[in-house]
Amino acid sequence: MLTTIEAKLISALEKGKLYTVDEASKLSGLSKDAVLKAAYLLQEKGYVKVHEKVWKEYELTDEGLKYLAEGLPEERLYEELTSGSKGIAELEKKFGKEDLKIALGWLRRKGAIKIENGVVKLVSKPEFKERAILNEIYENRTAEVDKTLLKDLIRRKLVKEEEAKEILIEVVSKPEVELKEKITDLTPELLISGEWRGKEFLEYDIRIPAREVFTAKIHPYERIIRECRKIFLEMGFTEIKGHYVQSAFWNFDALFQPQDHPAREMQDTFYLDKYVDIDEELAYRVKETHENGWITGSKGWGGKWDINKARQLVLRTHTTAITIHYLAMNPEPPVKAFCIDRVYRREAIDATHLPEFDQLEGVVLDENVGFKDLLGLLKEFFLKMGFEDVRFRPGYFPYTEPSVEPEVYVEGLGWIELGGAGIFRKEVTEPLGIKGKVLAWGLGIGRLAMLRLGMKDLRMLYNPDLGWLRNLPAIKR
Ligand SMILES: N[C@@H](Cc1ccccc1)C(=O)O
Repeated sequence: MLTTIEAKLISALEKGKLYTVDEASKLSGLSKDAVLKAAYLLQEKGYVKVHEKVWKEYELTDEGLKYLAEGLPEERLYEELTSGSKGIAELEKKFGKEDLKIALGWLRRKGAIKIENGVVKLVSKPEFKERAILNEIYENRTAEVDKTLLKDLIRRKLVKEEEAKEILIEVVSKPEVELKEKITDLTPELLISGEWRGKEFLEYDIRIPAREVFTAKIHPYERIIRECRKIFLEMGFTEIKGHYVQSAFWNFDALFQPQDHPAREMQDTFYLDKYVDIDEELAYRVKETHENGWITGSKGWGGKWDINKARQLVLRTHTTAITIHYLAMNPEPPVKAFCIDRVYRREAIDATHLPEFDQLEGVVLDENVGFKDLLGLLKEFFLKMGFEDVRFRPGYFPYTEPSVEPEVYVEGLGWIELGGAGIFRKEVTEPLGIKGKVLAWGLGIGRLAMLRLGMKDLRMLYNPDLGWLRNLPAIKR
């Protein structure tokens, strides 16, 4: 028994002839998708053969188009030399370094020139067939051209090779029995007229090839950021925001980061050529704490604390600058706040480092919280993000004691470090008037995204690679 679309298709086509999907669609009145579906169904039943024709097509790249219009560099150089030998320096001015290099290379390969003492001289007239080939391809994507020259043009990235595919449908036998139809779509008309009664309905066949449909969706990185945000909101945290530009005071000094700390150096931090005023009372307390511990009971770092260093603006190197400022403005417990945002460091760009990245920062200020609460909280967060194995290694940050580096276990990769955490030292909380204990952490979201999306290179996040983006599942793996 045939479905409606099968019946329509097979009765519209002649036996033994090849039809494109387009032609079959026109003849049968079916959509192209329906034609494909019907053709494969009919093939299963032995009435149709679906042929897949594959061939190569060629297309000029932007550079190829440019050369087609202007001539290839070697051709232009040849023209230039017909009026006499020329010096490399002079030619470089006319052609540009890159083009001249290409042109000289090809003329030499063709045995057309000699270079002596920086002077280029013609010795023979070569054949230039490349432009004619470019032109042929420009006019006909399937033109038959010289294979060796074509290979060169492809290697020179002047021509792009693409695989083209066409589906051809052939009816190999027509069913002898009268075509009985199955209903594919149950329409209101069928229901009202009652025509559906006694008819058969087509079952879905999920093996039939169909065109893929890609719907718009939110970028996977943004989805991960939103997921983190949701988890902390659900755990009762408040989201806070702050400026990208911060004083060194909030980015470093308030966090008891000594002024000669390597992270503060120009190679690591983007400094602005701008200075702001610091609240005098706060500056005094922080200065005393750095120099001698103030009234905190600490010995401080010793040496001299320079307010001018604290006044300079920086692109924040971590979102801890935002949480610490927020706590200084909201020093009474309880406080639960988090910040997901961009931070900046002077990193050389590679697969795992970018000068801009995002952190997920959080603090809990309360009277009765401790180290175990911090570990539990982070564990809970990672668990919700889909990481079941979490461990903590001892770490060091100038502003926390104890300090840990949380790690998650990823199959095939091992233990991966995801940031830092700890309890703010009294040298941080007391000068700012923060009352109680502060659990604090800062996690790199880029790393998290790499693990979740199975990326090997962080730069993928900023690469508009449609194939990759389309094929990423929209749900958590
Ligand atoms: N600011 C640290 C992370 C951290 C935050 C809070 C406490 C301890 C560590 C970093 O950027 O690596």
